[in-house]
Amino acid sequence: MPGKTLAEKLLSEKSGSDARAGDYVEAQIDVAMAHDITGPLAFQTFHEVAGEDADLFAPDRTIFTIDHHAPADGVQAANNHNAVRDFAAKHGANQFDVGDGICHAVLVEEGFVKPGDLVIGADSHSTTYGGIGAFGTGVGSTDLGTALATGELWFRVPQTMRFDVHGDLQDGVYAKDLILRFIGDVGFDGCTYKAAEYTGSTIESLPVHERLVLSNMAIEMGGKTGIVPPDERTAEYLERQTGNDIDLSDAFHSDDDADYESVHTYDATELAPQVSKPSNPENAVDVTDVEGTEIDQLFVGTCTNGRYEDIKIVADILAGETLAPNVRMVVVPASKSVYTHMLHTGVFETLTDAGAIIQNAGCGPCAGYHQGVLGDGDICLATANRNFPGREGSMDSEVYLASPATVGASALYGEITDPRDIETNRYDDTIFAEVLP
Ligand SMILES: CC(C)[C@H](C(=O)O)[C@@H](O)C(=O)O
Ligand code: SF4
Repeated sequence: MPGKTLAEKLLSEKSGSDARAGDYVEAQIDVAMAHDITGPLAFQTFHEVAGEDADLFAPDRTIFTIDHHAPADGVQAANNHNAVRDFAAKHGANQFDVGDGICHAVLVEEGFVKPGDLVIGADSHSTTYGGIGAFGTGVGSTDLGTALATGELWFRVPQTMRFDVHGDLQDGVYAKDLILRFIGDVGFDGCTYKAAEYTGSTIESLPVHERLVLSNMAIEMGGKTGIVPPDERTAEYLERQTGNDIDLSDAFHSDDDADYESVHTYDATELAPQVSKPSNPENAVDVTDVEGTEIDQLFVGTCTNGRYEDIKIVADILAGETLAPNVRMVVVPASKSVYTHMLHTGVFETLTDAGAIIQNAGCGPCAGYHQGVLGDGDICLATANRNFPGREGSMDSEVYLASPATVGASALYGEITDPRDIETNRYDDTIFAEVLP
């Protein structure tokens, strides 16, 4: 028998069986999450399956957030918020409210997830937790509602696609560019129901907030999960962010002779900044192919690129400058701690001085609900993860996806701009060492 992949080992441990790709297993869940959109339906299922007064499988490892329509943009959203608050209070679960931030940012920052965990979230970007060596995956509200009662869920053990990257990224090229290229190469369904595993010297040298970007967007190529093997960097990052001790002996790593479905090898030194054209993340091209495309709105935020380090890159580019006259910029920090840190470090002032609008932490206009929805004919360049038709508003609007550096550079000129070309190159890689409060 060949060795096992990280995903096979993790699901073997959680199911108490010798799990191999293709097997069906019943696995113990470590952490469960739902938010203001998916929570209320999950509560209904929980009540049907287990009864109104049943206990959660683990209240301390259950987290509910209010982040999608936050603050409430209508009565229905406000009622959903109250449903989340009531259910969490009644069952003793962790609950984060309006302004606390996006579920995926909160779960990592607050230390709910650790390497080796099996995490389900009623949100498709629950793959994010792979960035710290967990198996994170999105589930529907009904699956989540059932698992809240039982603490278990069935899984088909995924095959693993390995993305093996070597060499140094050029200045101005980031993890976002890597993942857009991977998605462009395998297609929006190229990794469907498979685990993506990101390996190689380039990945090993990526700071953890960048690894989270790779895992976050695994779902945009269909991935069941997307995992970076955890290492000392993972432990240091989590210990710094959360104050928790991290025991890497609880984590999993693929065997050298693991049976990968495929291995995709990349030379990082050759990668240009990438932009995904409307209206699919798989439409990734070199920034040079779309340079000069005029834009109306810039959106900096989301669970992909709304961390402090991302927003700081944009602020460093815009420091002392103003937005091009034809654009508006919406900045939405991923969490309250990012927001506070922006205030303390002057990033908030730099961005508002440049002409940006800064909103409360949350999902913002990412899924087109509120706080910066696009109108007919609007073209947006976003640090987000999705650009499907109508994603950020009108079916007649268009969204291009890129890294924070590309969005920052483009803000100066009002058109898509190669971040490697900005004359006043203000990149400051030391920000990767900064510690959040
Ligand atoms: C609303 C929610 C179910 C959805 C998701 O699961 O992805 C949202 O977060 C999104 O990004 O479109
Ligand atoms: S930021 Fe966007 S992609 Fe992420 S959870 Fe919110 S709506 Fe979904």
